Amino acid sequence: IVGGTDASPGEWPWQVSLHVKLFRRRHHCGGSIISNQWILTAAHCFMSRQNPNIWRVYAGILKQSEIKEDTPFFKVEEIIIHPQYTYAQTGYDIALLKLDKPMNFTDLQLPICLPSKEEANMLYTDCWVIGWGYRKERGLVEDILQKVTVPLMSKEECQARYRKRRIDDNVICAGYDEGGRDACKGDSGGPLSCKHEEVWYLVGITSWGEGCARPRQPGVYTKVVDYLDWILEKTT
Ligand SMILES: COC(=O)Nc1ccc(-c2nc(CNC(=O)CCc3cc(Cl)ccc3N3C=NNN3)[nH]c2Cl)cc1
Repeated sequence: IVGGTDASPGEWPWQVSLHVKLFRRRHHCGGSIISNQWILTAAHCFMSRQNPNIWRVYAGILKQSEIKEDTPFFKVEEIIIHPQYTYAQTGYDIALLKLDKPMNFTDLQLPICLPSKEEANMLYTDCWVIGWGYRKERGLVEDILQKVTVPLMSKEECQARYRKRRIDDNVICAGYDEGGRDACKGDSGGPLSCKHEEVWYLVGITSWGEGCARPRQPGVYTKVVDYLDWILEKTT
């Protein structure tokens, strides 16, 4: 996260850290708890790593340094990648992880609400992107979870910023024309969370952008409300 601040314990209880258990155990992507057995994240996190057995889901943590050999984690029983996904810039950057057993909810690990179809065109005004990603393009994964508020923008404005690309209907863009605040490497898969009438909704999944926090290069997020049918089909 560029231009953000430290999150507090329990502020974003739906945020998880996806680790790959390979040569080096490291944070790979973010994700969001949407029920006691399902995590919603980005499809691009799993390219060349679709074996569920190498993944570890850490929930209820604020700092990466809390993760040690004996820190409990959830195993992944199944990875479901959207069938139309090819790569982030062409959309469908969404995936579901089924945990091997249901988690107990605590103050530090709770689900976030999926948006409702009736509110598909809602203009949310209190949206935050969070993650342990870099603070700048050439950076390092952060220890303490970071948060930054970003304004949503219209599809037309986003297309105007990304003239060389076709901005897919099923994405939502967010960012500042002056740059300075954005997601960055290591934040992908995590939530774009928006608060509306005291309830938090999972409006987007951090997907891609041209660099981090550059002027007129907003972040591009998978628009979760457009995948509600797919999510319900796979998780019920
Ligand atoms: C010790 O452990 C580690 O070092 N782990 C670790 C884990 C993951 C990665 C990593 N993850 C990615 C996937 N992309 C993203 O995360 C954000 C994409 C993105 C989204 C928005 Cl909305 C806006 C901008 C950008 N954007 C563009 N340019 N940069 N960011 N790339 C790399 Cl590299 C690097 C290191």
